[in-house]
Amino acid sequence: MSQIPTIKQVRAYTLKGGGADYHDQADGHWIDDHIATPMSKYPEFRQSRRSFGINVLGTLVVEIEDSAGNVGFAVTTGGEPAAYIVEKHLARFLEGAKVTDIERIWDQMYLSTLYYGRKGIVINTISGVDLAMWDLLGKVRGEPVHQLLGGAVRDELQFYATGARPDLAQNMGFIGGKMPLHHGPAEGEEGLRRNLEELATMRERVGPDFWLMLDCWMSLDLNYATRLAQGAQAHGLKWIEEALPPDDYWGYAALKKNVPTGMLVTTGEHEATRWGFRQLLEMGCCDIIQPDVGWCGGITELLKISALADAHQALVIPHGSSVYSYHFVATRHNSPFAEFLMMAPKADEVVPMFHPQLLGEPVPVQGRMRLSALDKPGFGVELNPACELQRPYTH
Ligand SMILES: C[C@H](O)[C@H](O)CC(=O)C(=O)O
Ligand SMILES: [Mg+2]
Repeated sequence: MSQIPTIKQVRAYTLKGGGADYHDQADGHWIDDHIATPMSKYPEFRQSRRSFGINVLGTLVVEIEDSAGNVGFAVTTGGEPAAYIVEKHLARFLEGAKVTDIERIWDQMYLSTLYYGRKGIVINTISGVDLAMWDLLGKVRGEPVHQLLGGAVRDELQFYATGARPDLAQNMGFIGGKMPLHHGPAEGEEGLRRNLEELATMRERVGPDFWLMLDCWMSLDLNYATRLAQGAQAHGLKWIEEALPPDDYWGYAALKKNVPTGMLVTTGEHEATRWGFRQLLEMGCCDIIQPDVGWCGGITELLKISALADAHQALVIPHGSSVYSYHFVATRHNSPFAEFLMMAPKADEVVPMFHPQLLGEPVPVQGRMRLSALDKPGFGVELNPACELQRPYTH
């Protein structure tokens, strides 16, 4: 057997302007147009999520170089604080280890950060390192990550689209459209009426069979979410997403009982690790969990989360996360479709989800992606040299 390379150096960089921090968009983008959030109760932060700092972090780029000169990399949300954690804390667990030591390195990163980590930016950072490890291993072996995960269970991925224009997404061949909710509880009965009107208008445009979903981005309370779900039944809402703050497991368990029969409750994009998802699953909080591969602990942790979900008869439809999600979804029976976030400012065309940071990032065509689009070593993408990397810390 040929010798397994060891890890020579870990480097962390930052980048601004869209990409893995996909909320960091210019004025006029649908993703920052009066979307309901937990901050909407403060009128001064209602119109724009950037006004309360949704884009302060930027992108973290992790690069891992091995003794044979192979370089694996990954991007996630995290920016400078995450770069600090990689360089000053996590790099020690990688350098000198074998490129195959993924499970042990994950465990050491998680256990050594428990006293300040567990969720949020620390787990985003661990996810970024983990994804870069999988990318490196794929490049060392000359195999796509989906093959390293045990192989694909389907030849083609199917996508729903998230954006302001499900009607356009329907014409582009997607299987459904998820719209942002625009008005939160602080906008009262008038806001609720408008939310339902927007849904009704979209239902009229797309006809009776196209999936329509609402993304509430943690903005509601149980009473409002229940009334929204009940009102939305007349308009064939398929699921109500992330209605409540992620820590309110009890609220989700109650909401799942309150929604009309057949309507699904989904959540989890801001949840992390097998422990967080165990709580959601055991408490019967939702029908579909939506871990973000770049935020939940990376591929290594998502494999565990997915097995747990399967045993609870819950589907795993990862949130966003571009190629990191595509390679994973291809390999799981309980991930029958995937999300595509429409990053065009008017949601009127398909652009790569992490544009402009990656080169070779595949996109759905007619709402579908052939497995052959993923048949390149690692995650099959490269960093776009036109994006200027900063390395704020070294070790
Ligand atoms: C549209 C949502 O508010 C958010 O920006 C994206 C998201 O939650 C999702 O894609 O799901
Ligand atoms: Mg969402």
